[in-house]
Order: sequence, then structure tokens, then C-alpha cells
Amino acid sequence: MELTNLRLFHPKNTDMVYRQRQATPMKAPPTTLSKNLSRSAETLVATTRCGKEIKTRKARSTEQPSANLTKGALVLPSLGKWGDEDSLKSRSRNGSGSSRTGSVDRSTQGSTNNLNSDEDNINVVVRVRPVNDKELSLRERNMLEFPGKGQIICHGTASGQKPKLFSYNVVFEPAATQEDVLEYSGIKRLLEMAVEGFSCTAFCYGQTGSGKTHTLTGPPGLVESGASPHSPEHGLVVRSFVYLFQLIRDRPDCHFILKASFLEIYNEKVIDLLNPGSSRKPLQVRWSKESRSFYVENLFTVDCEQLDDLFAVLEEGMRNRSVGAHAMNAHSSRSHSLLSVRVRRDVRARDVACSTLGKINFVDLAGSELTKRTHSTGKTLEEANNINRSLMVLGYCIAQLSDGKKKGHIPYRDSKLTKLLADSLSGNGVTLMIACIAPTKSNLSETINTLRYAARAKKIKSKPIVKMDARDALILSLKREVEVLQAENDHLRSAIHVHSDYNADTFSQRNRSTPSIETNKLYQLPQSELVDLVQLHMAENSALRQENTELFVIRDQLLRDQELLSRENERLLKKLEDVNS
Ligand SMILES: Nc1ncnc2c1ncn2[C@@H]1O[C@H](COP(=O)(O)OP(=O)(O)OP(=O)(O)O)[C@@H](O)[C@H]1O
Repeated sequence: MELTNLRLFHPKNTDMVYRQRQATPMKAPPTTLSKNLSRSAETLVATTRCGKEIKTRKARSTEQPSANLTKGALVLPSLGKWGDEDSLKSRSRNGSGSSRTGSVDRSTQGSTNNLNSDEDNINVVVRVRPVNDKELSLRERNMLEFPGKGQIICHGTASGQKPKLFSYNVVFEPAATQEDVLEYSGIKRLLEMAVEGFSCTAFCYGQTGSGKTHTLTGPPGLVESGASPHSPEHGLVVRSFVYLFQLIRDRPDCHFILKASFLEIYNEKVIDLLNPGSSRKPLQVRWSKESRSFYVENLFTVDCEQLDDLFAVLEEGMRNRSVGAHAMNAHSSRSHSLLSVRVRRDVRARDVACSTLGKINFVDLAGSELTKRTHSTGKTLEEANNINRSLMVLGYCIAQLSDGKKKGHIPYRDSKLTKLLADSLSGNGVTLMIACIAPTKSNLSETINTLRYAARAKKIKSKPIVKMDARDALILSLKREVEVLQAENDHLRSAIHVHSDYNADTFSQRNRSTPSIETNKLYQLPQSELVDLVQLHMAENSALRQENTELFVIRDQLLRDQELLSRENERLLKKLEDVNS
């Protein structure tokens, strides 16, 4: 070992080496993978077109999630802010921070602003619908106030009753437009994450007639009438589809496959809205051991190559959805609906072709109903009871999940709705809750219930994971480790100047035994060759780790020598000074 290569007698050197040691990256920064994935570009190449031909389709596909796609889940950190702070700041606001003439008000202490934490909270926004004609004719009082910073004040009905204050990430006041909801609810971030491989869910919750369906799909009949996609009345779903395709177009080097399904849960039965059949035969919800999640057996899924295909799915599903009239809403949804778009992306990362499987769900929950107010009887009453029961189970689950201390049983199995939302609520996905409320006095108690529900949901923590093919995930993580180890070893070698003893080339030759394979052919490799490849990567990995350990031992030894020598140096200098003096 050539100690002469080390400039040991300069005190600064010790410091430098020490600092370098501190700075040596032992692990890849957690965001590396997500950065790489998001940088890659993509092309849309779908398999089959659906166009407007859904009705003529007969084939069914099974929705059961593939085992190997979920086993390889990689935990990634939360990916960012909701909405766009700057554009919000530019909106008109009054002195207190609320937007009077504008209509969007955002909390400055939103719980989802932490860019670097592994955990995040469910993003909760509130949309307040305008006073409707009936309420106007009855001259109902407006009970809500918007002081700004994502806050809502509910005034009490009785005199002397204290107002209640609630705060959320964003509040959409009655004048907010559909475009505002797209821009500031955080849905754009959800779509971006779905493209990157996360499971994302946006759901609307609120009492009947509070504007859930309006928020998701616009006024009654709009989608079914085949309105132009540019209609300002379109809700979040159509706008999200447009944004999703924009994201895909922006990534021309990747290969995308989109698949959509649309179901409703009507009286605790799952009905396929894209293929209901004349008898509306219910589908079974089953548990998949491999993916450890619930799925709907035999659910019809449609390959969507173009934007029009997604519109057609939405149109068809909306036509088949169960809608009824009652005293509080002439077009009341009588079921919970779940529109799901799966986004498979084949991407090249770290020289490996891998696939991510993201998903965006739009859930339009049926509204909670006080049957006294809706005057429900017969069929509508049965529907209301089922709706209220499943919402109650959802409420229990949310309460359990939001209580950080309790780690008890979450009753997902108690309703079809919670079974299908389990994935989104349990924390592996990214979730946006849009709580819809009415501003008037007659709705106050339901409004407060919704706001409490939403406040509880806001406490639920999530830790999103990217789902990718298990084989891809393994190879990718091994490659990443190899890269990190190689970088670290190069750094160590240069830091300790031991080229003669620990020749980098020798190591490179020793370790780089893994053949450079044309990675886009990875899928065509037979199982046995894949096993060999993984074994080679593992061997390379362990050799590098060993080298790493050895280099650390050498460096520690050198540091000790250096310390002794510098002490000796100081002692001699002092002696020299003494002699001179
Ligand atoms: N922000 C809004 N702007 C204008 N109209 C709205 C708004 N929100 C709701 N509405 C109107 O109020 C009516 C009831 O809304 P909607 O059907 O969306 O309520 P809902 O919460 O889905 O009710 P349900 O649970 O009974 O299905 C509709 O005519 C809808 O167009």
C-alpha cells in the first residue's frame, strides 16, 4: 500500500477525508427511481380500439389483478404538492385570504405539502354547491362562511350556538367552476402519479343533492347527450381524461396501454355498467391471495386507444347507471359508481425495460339520505337503506384508519363498497376526497356530518407504492444497487489513492461479469435464462458489497495511520519551535 500517495501532513486533509466519508452515499436517494421513471417518455399504443362500439362487444375479460404485477411493489416517497400554489396565489382574495369574487380557497398548512416524507395524508377538499331554486324560493338562510386558508365556518341555527370551524386543503366556494376543481383539487397530481404507476382514487362524498355527480360528470344528462368535450359544464372525469392523454402525448418514447371499467354497487350488488345484460346479473367480489386485494370477477374492461374511447366508456356507463327521483333530487344516483382506468406503462429505466401499472379510480358515492326528508318509500327506501348502510361501514373504516393510535381491525369486508375501496383507503394508494356540501339552513346537520367525516378522512395516512412487474422490480433494484456500489467504490478508491493495490480495472473485470443484454428482449427470455441473469446480478452485487467492505477497512486503517502521522507531525513542529526559540 503506497502511503506516499497520501498527503497526510496537511491537517486540512484529515478533515476533507472525514467529510468525504460522511458524504459517501450508502444508499441511493429514495427519489431516484421516481425521477427516472417520470423523466422517461411514452407513446400510446393500445391493443384494441373501443370507439363507440362498446355495445356490440361480447367478450369479457377478467379483472383479477395479476399476481406478478403486485408482488414487485416498490415503496416510493410521496411525490409532491397538490395543486399549484402559484396559480392559486394569483387568484383574487380578500384581506382575510378568502376569495370573495374568486371561488377557490386553499389552506396554507395543507397536510399534503410535505415533499420529502414517506407518508402523506389523504387530500381532502370541500366543494360547496350554490343555493338551488327551491331553496331560493323558500328564502333559506346561507349558513356558511369562508374566512380563507381552507377554512369553513358553520353558523349554528339557534341563537347563542357557537359557530363551528373546519379546515381543509382547499375549499371550493359556490361560484367555483368545473375548471377550478380540475386545477386546484390536486387531481392533476393524481393523474400524473397514475401514469407513474401509483394507484389513485378520487371520490365524492356528501348528502344527496349536494353536487357529487355534478362535480364528477356535470349536470344531469350532459355526458349521455354526447356533449362536446370542450363544454364548460363537464366535470372532473372528462377533464381528467383530456389531461391524462396530454400526459401520455408528452411522453412519446414509452408504450402505454389503457384499460377502463365502470361498475356500480346497487343494493349491495355489483353491476357491470359496460355490459349489464338484460337481467343486470350481479358480479362477485373476490379476494386475491396473490395481490392481497379485492377484485370484481368477470368485470368487462375496454382497451382505450384514444380519448374518444374513454368518453365512450363514460357515456355508456352513465346511461346504464341507476338514477331515480326523490324529494331532494330529481336525478339522484341510487348506487355508488366506480370508473377505473388502468394505465400500463412500459418504460426503460436504468437500461432495463420494465412496466408500471397505475390506476385512477373515480368514485361517485350515492348520497347519504334522511329518508324523512327525501320521502322515500318502497324501492327508493330500500335503495336509501342500502346506501346509508354501506356509507356507515365506510364511515367506520375511515374512523378506524384515521385514529393513528388504534391498529385494530378495519371492517372492509362489511360492504362491497369498502371492499373495493380498501386498496385506496389502506394507504398504498393516493386518495383525493371531495366532500360536497349544501350551504343552506335545512341541510346544516348533514353538512356538519359531511365536514366531520371529511375532517376524519384527512387524518388517514398513506404511503403510496408503485406497482410494477416483480421480475422488473427485482432486476431494477439489483441494477440500482450495483450502480450505487460501483459509484461508492470508485469514490472510495479515489479518496484513498490505492490504485496500485486495489486496481479499479481489476475490480471492474472481476465484477462486471453480467452480460449486457438487450433489455427490450428481456420479455422474450426463457425462464431459465432469466434466473441466470438474476443470479449473475446478485453475484455482481455481493462481489461489489465485499469490495465495498474491504475498501472501508482499508480506508479506516489509512485514517488511523493518518491521524498518528499528523499527531507526530504536530509534535515535531512543536519541538522545532521549542528548539528555535
Ligand atoms: N356546483 C354546482 N353548480 C351548479 N349546479 C350544481 C352544482 N352542484 C350541484 N348542482 C346541481 O344540483 C343538482 C343535484 O346535484 P347532484 O345530482 O350532482 O347531487 P348528488 O350529490 O350527486 O346527489 P345524489 O347523491 O342524490 O346523487 C343537480 O341538478 C346539479 O346539476
